[in-house]
Amino acid sequence: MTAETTLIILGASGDLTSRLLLPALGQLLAREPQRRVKLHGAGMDDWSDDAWRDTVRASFRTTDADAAFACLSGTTYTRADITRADELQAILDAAEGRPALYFAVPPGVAAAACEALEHVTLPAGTVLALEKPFGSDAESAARLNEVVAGLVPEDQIFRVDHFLGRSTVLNLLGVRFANRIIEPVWSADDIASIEIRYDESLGLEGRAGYYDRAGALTDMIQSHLLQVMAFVTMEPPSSLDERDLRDATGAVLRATAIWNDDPAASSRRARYTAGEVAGKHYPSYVDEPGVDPARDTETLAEIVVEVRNARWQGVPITLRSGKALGHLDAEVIVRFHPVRHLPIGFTGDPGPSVLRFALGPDTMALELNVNSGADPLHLERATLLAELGEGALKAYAEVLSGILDGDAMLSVRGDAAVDCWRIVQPVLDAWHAGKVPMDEYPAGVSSPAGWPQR
Ligand SMILES: NC(=O)C1=CN([C@@H]2O[C@H](COP(=O)(O)OP(=O)(O)OC[C@H]3O[C@@H](n4cnc5c(N)ncnc54)[C@H](OP(=O)(O)O)[C@@H]3O)[C@@H](O)[C@H]2O)C=CC1
Ligand SMILES: O=C1O[C@H](COP(=O)(O)O)[C@@H](O)[C@H](O)[C@H]1O
Repeated sequence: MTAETTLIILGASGDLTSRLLLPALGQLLAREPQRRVKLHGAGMDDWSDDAWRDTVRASFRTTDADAAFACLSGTTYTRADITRADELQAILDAAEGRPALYFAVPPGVAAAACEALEHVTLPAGTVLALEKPFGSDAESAARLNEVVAGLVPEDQIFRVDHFLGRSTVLNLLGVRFANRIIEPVWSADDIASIEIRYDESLGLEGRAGYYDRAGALTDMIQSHLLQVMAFVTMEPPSSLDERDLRDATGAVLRATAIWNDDPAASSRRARYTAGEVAGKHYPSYVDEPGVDPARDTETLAEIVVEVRNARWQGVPITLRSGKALGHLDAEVIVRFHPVRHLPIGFTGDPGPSVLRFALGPDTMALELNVNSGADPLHLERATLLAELGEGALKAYAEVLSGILDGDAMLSVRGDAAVDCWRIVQPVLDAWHAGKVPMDEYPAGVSSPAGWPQR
């Protein structure tokens, strides 16, 4: 059976491939066995086809891994240095159907490989899937955009952000645009503030080689959280197709800047010291293997931005993410203004309404004030909770499904990738200039001392 697509994973022996991509492919094939996909792995390791097949089969952690594996139209492996044009050409020449090149390699290697592709003949319909971080600042991202734009059209370029494949993130669109009661209150007139938080209990987990150069701001806020923010704040698109949705995302990111243009006052950073998270001991970040203390890398970052348009002007939007915190605390929190006038006679004041979207386990909660208790005029908080469950496909399976279908709707467009760097650059500069202190927190607490607690 001829494959419709050959998925070529470059960086086949890496962490992303074994931990996320291959299990996601297994899940996708178990669910959609009619897909005709050939899988090819390429990397620096000297593996045989059989060794690669064993890795693939072991990584297909679906309920029926063998059945999912049987769906593949073939699985092969080549040892290759993907920064070399001749080695890339050989891989592409052997592909069946449409090749989809997935760069599961460090960002510098991906950029070098794209430059090598300028000297390769690409089969029609070739798809390029690039992981984050896309570039290391606005200039390098723009340069990488130019390189890839010279290779294939924009709708064949997938700048992967797996948060866009998360069901709760997609649910933001459903709740906003499919409910007549929401959109009329979705602006600065009714919303006082927005917070997007992704506090993780995981620490460095052996990823110093990448993370120590990135830090929390680049690892999470520059990419994932700004994309989530765009879904929360975009204007309603006329359709969910790739162009309309990404136009809306691009427009809102273009309107976004650091609050008051004051990066020193609108950002905080901190780094974990030794402590315990759920019974597991973590050394101080600076004592983790592979960390260079001279780099001054933060493991917790917070910035405040604003969207400068008629809908959102004046609403502070806080983006925060960190590692080795007490527990996973991942939410989009929309806080409404208080009512204009509370009729005299009510007692109790639970505060304004709040809408929360938890990013795992996925729930949505609307906190309202009600007076249904023993004292009929006493206001109390009531929460309407919806358990959303997981989407049918986990985030990376959703990403792969878009790549295999050639639907770029859930990937980051080039202009948005550059804008995300433009938004955070003033903060990076202020931190680099020492204008914002590096706070500390023992691993396991929920926030550094002196930061808002909850
Ligand atoms: N791991 C994760 O959880 C996530 C990773 N990402 C992104 O995915 C990308 C890959 O990350 P990750 O898997 O963690 O990194 P790893 O370092 O674990 O894997 C990178 C792979 O690329 C291979 N490689 C390096 N240079 C070349 C080359 N010239 N030719 C061929 N292969 C090469 C490496 O081979 P060798 O080891 O032999 O050098 C290794 O197999 C990064 O951009 C990262 O930011 C994104 C989200 C999550
Ligand atoms: O891309 C990344 O995301 C993960 C968090 O996402 P999750 O879906 O695995 O919860 C983060 O831990 C990692 O540092 C970052 O590179």
